[in-house]
Amino acid sequence: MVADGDVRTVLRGTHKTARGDACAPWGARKTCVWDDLGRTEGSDLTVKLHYHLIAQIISSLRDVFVDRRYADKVVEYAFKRHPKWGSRDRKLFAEAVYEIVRHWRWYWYLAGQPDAEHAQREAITMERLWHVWAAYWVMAEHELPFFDEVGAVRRAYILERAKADVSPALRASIPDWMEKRLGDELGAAWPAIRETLNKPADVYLRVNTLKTERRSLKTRLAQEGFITDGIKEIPTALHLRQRYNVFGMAAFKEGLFEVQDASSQCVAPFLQVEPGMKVVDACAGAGGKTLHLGALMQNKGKIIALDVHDWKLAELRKRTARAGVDVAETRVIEGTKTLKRLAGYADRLLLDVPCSGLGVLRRNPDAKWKLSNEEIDRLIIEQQDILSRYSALVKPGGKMVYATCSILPGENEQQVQKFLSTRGDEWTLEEEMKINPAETGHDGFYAARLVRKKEEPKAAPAIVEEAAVLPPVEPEVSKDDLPAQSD
Ligand SMILES: C[S@@+](CC[C@H](N)C(=O)[O-])C[C@H]1O[C@@H](n2cnc3c(N)ncnc32)[C@H](O)[C@@H]1O
Repeated sequence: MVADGDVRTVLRGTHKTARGDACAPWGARKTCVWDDLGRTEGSDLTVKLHYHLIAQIISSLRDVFVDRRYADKVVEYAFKRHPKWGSRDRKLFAEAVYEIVRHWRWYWYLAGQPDAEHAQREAITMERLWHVWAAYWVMAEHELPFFDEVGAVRRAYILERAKADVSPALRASIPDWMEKRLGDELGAAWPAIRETLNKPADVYLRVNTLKTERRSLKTRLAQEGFITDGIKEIPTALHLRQRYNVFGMAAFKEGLFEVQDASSQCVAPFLQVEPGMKVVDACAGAGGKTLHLGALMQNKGKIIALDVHDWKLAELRKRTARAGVDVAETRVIEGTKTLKRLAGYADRLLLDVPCSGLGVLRRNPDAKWKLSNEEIDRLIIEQQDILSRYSALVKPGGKMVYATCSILPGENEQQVQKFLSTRGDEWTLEEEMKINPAETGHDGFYAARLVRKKEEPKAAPAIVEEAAVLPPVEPEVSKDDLPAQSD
């Protein structure tokens, strides 16, 4: 008996080979036909395992591990290259690439290859990539197909290796340096977080409250066949029960929702914006949080979205147009002038700083193989620099949120404490939010809200004759430098 949803497959209508494997009955070496157990022949659940599909998986893995490309871009590229793939082929392809990237070190080991070589580009040959895929396929409880490239692979060998007693880092496919750093910084909390971060992420939608509300969107999506569930604690979030191509949905094109993890949806509300405020989103990127801020401000006030990359801000502009956010203006940061012009401008400042992304490894598993201790150290210096320099944008009495999608205390609370150790006379920590993926099932996030002290009321100057002849004090920022919207 096989439970519904069981991923095991058996071959049907095929020739058996001497190994007990099977190939296509028509003798074509390149295609094997598989059917889920318990499904009737010819049902729409039949999966065709085409040679070219697996060859594309191998080639895409090469792109990720040898050419160092991002896994999501590689998957996107393959989909564009094969427009005729049906949804089943796309699913099989994407699942294989992401699962192998996620568990790379483990499958590499199961394939009988030296652990020490898993991260060495020159050691990652096409032959070895086929064997890694074979290990993944066997562990997913599939029979190996009769392709020459995996002809030498023995199922029993892989299953036997899977029983070996290996280090937790190898078993969980975490690089040793990362295991040590996270273990040292998170202590007893790390093993549970490690386990959670190795699972595929669910898809969450953020309801665009400028255009609809949660109940209406849920009903609309259900009518179109997409079932969602509300998240009690997060009023804007809908959890998608199954993976769909959400970007193709009419409701998405109408700007009724954005795709945004439940944790990420907690950041903009944490900034406590109100309609009419002047807000700066200083590391706005493609604007996930800018859009949310615009909705919370009910499209009243002003948001200045900054980033060092104009191409990201171009994407933000497209998204604001779709979402109907009218209050956001983009500015690319070029030198120190952009910031100086905004000194003391903001009621609220969001610093969603560049970070290691260790809280979102479920979404970007390739970060495990691209990050390094040195890169994290460099990011920590950059984050402190942003926190210290950009805080000048907040007006006295205003607030800023420092946020990361990292779980490392060194990028989070320690950064805030370091900032306060030199700026504590001017800033106070109002609240911290730490989202632990193991406790919530959502991405790991950190946010701290700090308040800039109000200016002390100046003592009335003693009226003396000379005061009338003192020259006027030059303002640090001239009126021309002030942003247009401050008028
Ligand atoms: C975590 S991402 C922001 C994600 C974005 N807020 C969102 O919700 O979609 C960090 C962003 O900071 C930008 N960045 C990097 N260095 C920066 C700097 N010195 N000043 C401002 N932005 C910077 C990066 O280009 C990137 O888009």
